[in-house]
Amino acid sequence: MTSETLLTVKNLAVSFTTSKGPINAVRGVSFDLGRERLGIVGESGSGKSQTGRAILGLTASNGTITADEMQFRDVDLRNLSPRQWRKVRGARISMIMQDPKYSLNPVMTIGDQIIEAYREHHKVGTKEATHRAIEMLEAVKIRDPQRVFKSYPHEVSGGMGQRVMIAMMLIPDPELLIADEPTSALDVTVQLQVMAILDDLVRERGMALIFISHDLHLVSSFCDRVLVMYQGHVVEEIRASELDLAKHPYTRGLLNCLPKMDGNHDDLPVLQRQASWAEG
Ligand SMILES: Nc1ncnc2c1ncn2[C@@H]1O[C@H](COP(=O)(O)OP(=O)(O)OP(=O)(O)O)[C@@H](O)[C@H]1O
Repeated sequence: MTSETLLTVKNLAVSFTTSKGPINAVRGVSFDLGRERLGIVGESGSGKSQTGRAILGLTASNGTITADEMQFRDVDLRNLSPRQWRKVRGARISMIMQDPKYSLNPVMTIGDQIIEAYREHHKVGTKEATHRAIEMLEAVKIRDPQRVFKSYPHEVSGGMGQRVMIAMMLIPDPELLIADEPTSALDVTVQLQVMAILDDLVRERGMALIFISHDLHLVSSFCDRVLVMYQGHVVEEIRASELDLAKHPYTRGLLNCLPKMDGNHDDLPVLQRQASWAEG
């Protein structure tokens, strides 16, 4: 980790009340984050998204968050008022979700949405905001930014839509970006293009990134460090460059699930649900 710590999370737990009883989605997650790229991997339901959402105060209303510490720079993220959240969310911490279809407003042009995202946190006129929005569309390598600026979301492809989302989330210049499966709705070639753009922008701007994915291979190629989650716990924390040294059987299982040259891959192993490290 770099010397400057942006975010400290200690003993984070997220549980939901449901008609079938409580669901403990996140159980005692702790980590520090500097200006670096941190991956969170694990199978579906392991608590990755709920960890990211808790940091942004986006837990559903049937959920309860507890943490010994959740400190983002000068801000204690526990118990912020809606007004205080507005100063953090979008402006200082942004989140890119899986599918732009659900994040972009279908009845507003792309340009207007980017301008709105910018002006929410910067008091500038339309001309300046338009200029910044076009610049941002160029930064996400959209070839014809003027045309895309005037388009509606349904008029652009999935990959283009996700670049627009990146432009929208980065235009306020947040210090931390949480990307939750940002490319999983895209096909593989477009996925890599979008990840490369995201990676460049995060580096150029010196931002911290939390990249959430079930794909250990993708995560380790774009991140410095990886947290492996299983049943709400972090079962292993490892530098991406040292993944081969991973000790935990679940991480080893995820590694063995990488596609092989012959096109085959092992099935995701199912661990003993009562394994001692997954209790709690
Ligand atoms: N509002 C909710 N009410 C009840 N349970 C919920 C709610 N939101 C999430 N959960 C549960 O919390 C657990 C963790 O969910 P989470 O979305 O963090 O998993 P994930 O690791 O991100 O998986 P995926 O890759 O499928 O998104 C799951 O069992 C999920 O069903």
